[in-house]
Amino acid sequence: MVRKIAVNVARLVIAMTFILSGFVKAVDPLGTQYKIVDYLKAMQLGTFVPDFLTLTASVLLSAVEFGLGICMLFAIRRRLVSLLALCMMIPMTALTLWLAVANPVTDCGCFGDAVTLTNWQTFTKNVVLLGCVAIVRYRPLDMMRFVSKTNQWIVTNYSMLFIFAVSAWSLYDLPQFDFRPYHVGTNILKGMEIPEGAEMPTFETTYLMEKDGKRQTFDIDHYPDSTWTLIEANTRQLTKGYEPPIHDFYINDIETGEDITMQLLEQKGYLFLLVTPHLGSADDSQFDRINELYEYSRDHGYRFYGLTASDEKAIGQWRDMTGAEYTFCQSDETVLKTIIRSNPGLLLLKDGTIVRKWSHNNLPQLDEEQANKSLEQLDIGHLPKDTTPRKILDIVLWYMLPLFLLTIADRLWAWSKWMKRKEETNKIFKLLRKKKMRKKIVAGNWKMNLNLQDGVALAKELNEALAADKPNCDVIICTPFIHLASVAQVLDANVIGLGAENCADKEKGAYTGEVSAEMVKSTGAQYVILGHSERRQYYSETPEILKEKVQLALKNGLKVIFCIGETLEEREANKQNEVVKAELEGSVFNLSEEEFRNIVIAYEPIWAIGTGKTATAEQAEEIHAYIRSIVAEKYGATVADDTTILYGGSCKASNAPELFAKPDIDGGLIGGASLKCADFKGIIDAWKK
Ligand SMILES: O=C(CO)COP(=O)(O)O
Repeated sequence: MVRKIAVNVARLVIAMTFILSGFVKAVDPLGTQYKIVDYLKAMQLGTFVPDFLTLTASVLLSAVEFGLGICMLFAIRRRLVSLLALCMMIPMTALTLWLAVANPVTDCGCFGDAVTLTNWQTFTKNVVLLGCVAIVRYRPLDMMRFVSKTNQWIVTNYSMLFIFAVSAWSLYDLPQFDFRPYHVGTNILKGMEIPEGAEMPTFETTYLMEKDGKRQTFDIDHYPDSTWTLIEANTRQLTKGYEPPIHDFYINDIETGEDITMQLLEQKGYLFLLVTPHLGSADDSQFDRINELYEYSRDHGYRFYGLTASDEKAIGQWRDMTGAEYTFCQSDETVLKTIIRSNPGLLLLKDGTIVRKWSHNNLPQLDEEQANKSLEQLDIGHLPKDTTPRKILDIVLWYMLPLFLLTIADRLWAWSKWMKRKEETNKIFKLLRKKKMRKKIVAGNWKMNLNLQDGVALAKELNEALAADKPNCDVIICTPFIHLASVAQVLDANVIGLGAENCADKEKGAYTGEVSAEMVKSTGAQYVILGHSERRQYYSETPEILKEKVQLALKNGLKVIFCIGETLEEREANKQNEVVKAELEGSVFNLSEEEFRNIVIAYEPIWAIGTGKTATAEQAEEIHAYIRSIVAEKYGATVADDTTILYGGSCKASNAPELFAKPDIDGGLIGGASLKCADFKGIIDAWKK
C-alpha cells in the first residue's frame, strides 16, 4: 500500500512537471529554440546547426515532454514510459550538473520564461525528478490507470494533436501566453526602474603588492604602507544586487551612435517599433502592409522606427527589397528577440507602454475609413481586454474537458465490466442479481388432501392473511381438480395464483376420468404442476407423456411447474445431475425459448419428499446451480438467469430462510406445510428475512 502510494505520488510529480514544462515550451517555440542555440554555443557547436533544425528540436522537445507527462498522468504504456523518462532524466541531470558547475548559460530554460530557475535550482529539481522516476521505474505497474488500455490511444493522439497545434499557433502568431518582461501592458521605463533602497551589486577589489621581492595580496581594509609596490588590482563582483525586469533595453541612433532610449520612451504619444532582430532572416512577405502602416503613422504624425541588430548593409538591402522609408535604429539582438517572437514583429507603444504586439502574419489592416481615424479613435490604439482567462477557458474546453469526459466514460465502462465479472464470480452479487431479476415463488401442492369445504376455507384464510400482510414473492396454491373453480372464486388473483396438480396428455374426447389443460384453464387457474415424482412413480408418467402434457398446458395458456429430482439410490450413486438433466431433456428442452420462458422448474429430491429429510441448503444450491447451467447451455445465460427454480422436499418455515438465501434457489414447492395457513405463511415470510 505504502509502496503504491509512493509510486503514484512520484508519478504525479513527474507528470505535472513534464506537462508544465512541455506546455510552456510549446507556447513559445522560438524562445525554446533560442535557448537550444545558447546551449549549442556554450558547447562551441552554435555555427554547425541550421535554424530549421533547432526549431524542429524545440517543437519536438516540447511535444516529447508533454507527451511523457500525459502518459505518466494517465499511466499509459507504464513500463515503456517510465524507461523513457529515466533515459531522459539521467543525461538531463548530468547536463544540469555541468550547467551548475560551469555556468555557461545562466537560465536553463526548463519552463521557458514562465518560471526562471538558477542553475543550482535546476539541478536540484532534476535530482528530485530523477528520484521520482527511479521510484516509478522500480514498480511501473503500480501506477493506477485512469483510462483503460483500449482507450489510451485517444488520450495520446489527442494530446499530441493539442500540443502541436499550440506550437503551430504560437509560431504563426505570437506566444499565446507571454511570460516575458515585454508583455502587453508593460511600461518599459517602469520596467527599467530600480526601486529606492534596492539591493546594489557589491564588488571586492584585491591588490597584489610586492616588497623586497616578496609578493602578497591585500584587500582594501588591509592596504599596506607605501613601502609596498602595487603589481595588480583585481575586482570581482560579489553579489548581483537588484536587477530590474528590463535591464538591457537600449535604442541607438545608427548615424550618431547616440543612445536615444529615454528620448523615445519619455516622449508622450504613440510610437511604432518594427522589431527585426536579424534582417537577413526576416520574413519580407508582408512588407506592403508594413509600409501601409508606416504611411498611416506618418500621415497622423506618429513616430515609426525599425529596430534591428543588423548592420547598415543589411538595412540597405532591406530598404531595397521592401521599399522601407522608416528610420532604423540599433539594439541588442537578444533583447529584440525577447521583445517579440516574430521577425519582423510590430510593437505599438503609447507613452512608453506597450499597447499592442503583432506578428508579421497578423499585422493590422486598416480600411479607408479607419486609415482616416487617429489611433485614439481606433481599437488598436488602446490596450486590449485581458484575453488570458479566455485562453485558459479555451484550453479547458477544447483539451481538458474532452479528456475528462473520456476518463469518466471510460471509468464507468470499466466499472460496469468489473461489476459484470463480479456478478459472474461472486455469490453475493449473483444473489443480488437473482433477487432483482427472477420471480421468487412459494407454491403449495395440496396433493390429495382436504375436501372441498376445507380447501375453500384454507384458500380464504390464506387470501385474507396475505391481503393483510403483503408477501414479497409470488404465491401459488395448486389444488385437486375439484377445488379449482371454487377456490378461484375466493382468491384475489393479484395476491395468490392458482394451479392444478396435473392435466391430461390428450386434448379432449373419450378419456374417462381425465381433465384436460383447457378445462383447468377454464376454472381460472394459471398454473399446472407436471412431472411430479409421485405421478411418475405411481401413475407411470413417462418423459414422453409429460412432453405431451407440457405442450398442451402451454398451448392452453397455463404456466408449468415442472418437477424433477432423483431417488435416494440415484443420489447415493451420485447420479443426481444425470437424472435431472435427462428429465429436462426428455420433456421440456424440446421447447422453443419463448415457450420455455413459461416453465418454472421445481427440483424435488424424491428422498426428501414427505420424509422430513431435507436436502441441505448447500446440496440444494449445488444442484440448482447445475440445473441453471444446463438451462444456460440450452437456452443461453439470459434465459437461465430468468428461470425460476424452486426447491421442494420437507421445506418448512424453519429451513426456508437458509434455503432461499442461496443464489440459485428462487423459492419452494411445498407439500405438507402448505396445508395449514400459518405454516405456509411462515415459509412465504422467509423471503422477508
Ligand atoms: O412433493 C412436494 C411438493 O410437491 C414436497 O412435499 P413435502 O413438502 O411434504 O415434503
